[in-house]
Amino acid sequence: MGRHRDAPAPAATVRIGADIVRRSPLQLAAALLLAVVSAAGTLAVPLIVKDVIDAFARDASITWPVTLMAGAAFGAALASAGSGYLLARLGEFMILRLRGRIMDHTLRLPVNTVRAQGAGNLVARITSDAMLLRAVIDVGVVQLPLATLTVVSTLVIMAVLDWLLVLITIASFAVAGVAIGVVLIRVKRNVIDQQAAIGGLAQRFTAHLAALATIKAYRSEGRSAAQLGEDAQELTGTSLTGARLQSLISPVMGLGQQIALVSVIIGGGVRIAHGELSTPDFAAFLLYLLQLVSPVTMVATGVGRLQAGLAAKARFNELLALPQETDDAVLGVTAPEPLPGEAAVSFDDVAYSYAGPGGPPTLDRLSFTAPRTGLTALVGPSGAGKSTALALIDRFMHADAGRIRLLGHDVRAWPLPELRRRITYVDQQFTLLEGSVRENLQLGRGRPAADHDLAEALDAVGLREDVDALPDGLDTVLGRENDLSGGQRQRLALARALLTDADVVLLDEPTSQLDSINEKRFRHVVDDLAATRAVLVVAHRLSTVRHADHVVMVTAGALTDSGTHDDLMERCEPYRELVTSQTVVGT
Ligand SMILES: Nc1ncnc2c1ncn2[C@@H]1O[C@H](COP(=O)(O)OP(=O)(O)OP(=O)(O)O)[C@@H](O)[C@H]1O
Repeated sequence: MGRHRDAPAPAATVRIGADIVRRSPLQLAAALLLAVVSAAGTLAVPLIVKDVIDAFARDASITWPVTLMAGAAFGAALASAGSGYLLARLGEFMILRLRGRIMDHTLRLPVNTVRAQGAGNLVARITSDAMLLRAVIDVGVVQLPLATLTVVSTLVIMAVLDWLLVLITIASFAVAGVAIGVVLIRVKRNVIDQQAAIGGLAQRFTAHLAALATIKAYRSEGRSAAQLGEDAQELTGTSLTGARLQSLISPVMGLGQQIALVSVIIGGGVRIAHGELSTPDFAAFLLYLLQLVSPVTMVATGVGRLQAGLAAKARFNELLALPQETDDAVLGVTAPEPLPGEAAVSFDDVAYSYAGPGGPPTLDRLSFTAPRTGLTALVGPSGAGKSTALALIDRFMHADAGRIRLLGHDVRAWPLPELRRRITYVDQQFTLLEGSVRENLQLGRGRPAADHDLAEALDAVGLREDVDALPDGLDTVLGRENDLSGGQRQRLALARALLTDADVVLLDEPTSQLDSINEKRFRHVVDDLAATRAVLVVAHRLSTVRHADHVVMVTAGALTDSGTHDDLMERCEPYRELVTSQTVVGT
């Protein structure tokens, strides 16, 4: 079997180095070159200082060495600025690509996976984790290798000046190095904890904001704030551990430098007294020693930041490793043609558990069919699995057992985009996207619809006047300042369904969003839709059920009975009970 049609590219991982080398080799080369020039300029200065002191001693002119020294220092600063900017640019573009990739990947994950991860947690990946990863470019690609190179070259020059003093220097820094090594190992673990805590806090804050009206209605602002405060405190605890670890690096390095400085001054004094070292060489050596601290500290802190970036990278890789929605259709198989004479939707012994195969069943060998045209109402007690059945048709999840067919073919045999083109799904919340009314109406359409088609659809659901009254009409952006009522949202979602050419409309009816006028309109629109295609509605209203051509009653995930409303009233006791107990509401 070939690779699945909509399956993700295999081994999707973040590859920072390869990404930059492949995409921006020239910029990377320029950044590296400028960094090397800057390091060389910085390294040259003490040697030139030596020449200046020599010139003084010989009473020669210092104009040339001073000019050279100024040129080297200035050139080094300029090259360093250029290299820094180019690196920042490379980093920003790498993050741009990564953010795009993560967002695209996340949108292609199964709905349940995204729900389990949590919206806030996922948002933290493209904000906070991305910032950490950005440091890998600054530090890992150029600064760290260059700082290491600078340290090594400085030590070589220092060794040429005096090999014994270099050994003293290395020994002094080695003591500090061991201590820092221990700290750095703990830094990575801490960063992983911190990022998880940031994701958790973002997730819970997002969830509280989504439930804001309910929180206010139950006067729970204080309680929510206290809960969030606890999460924030946990994050602070982890961050403080990180701060403690990070704050050790510079002082330990400073300590190493102090030890080196004192040892070198004593050792150098002895060597000068014995005539084994000249004063200009000693001056240059001391300057190199002072210069050494900066790249050595950069190596230490750089490794720390690199560890943090690598921790973020690991979190990105975890997310990228989550499998996208897959398709069982074999590559090369074109979208099947609907089979004439077959039902629009059929369930054969379908089983599904949210806990995975073998878990407590939500659907338990459910079988029913919905004809190619007409209204099929799915009814049953709350929690019976009706919405789950709709979600399985659109393949938001996969059945654990049994077979679901759309237009005669197993839903898994349809390439996912084609399957979803054939279906219009209107969820219980009538979810609208943050975007204009026009964008919301045209969701899923290949070609933009003409204004008069949009107006016609809005007319059909009785929403035209409401939309005309919005500040920018069809172009009013919904979601923040402008929003619609529950009933208006429902009608907009229905108008959206009218504008598609789907063969099957799945409608999860809420219990009470419509007044009686709009309910009639709703029925009218559903009738219109059902005249040419299959409409499956999870029905809570008796009026919808009565109106249906076909009623399927589901109890505890299994079929109780199916037929017309009158048939079921006559022969199906649980159905009669459902209707008379007003579990199915309305007139
Ligand atoms: N995302 C989910 N994760 C775990 N369990 C879920 C999830 N969604 C629904 N369930 C469970 O599956 C069962 C069936 O839910 P479903 O929403 O399909 O019922 P329903 O018949 O549509 O109910 P209602 O008429 O109240 O809308 C319920 O027991 C519910 O708790």
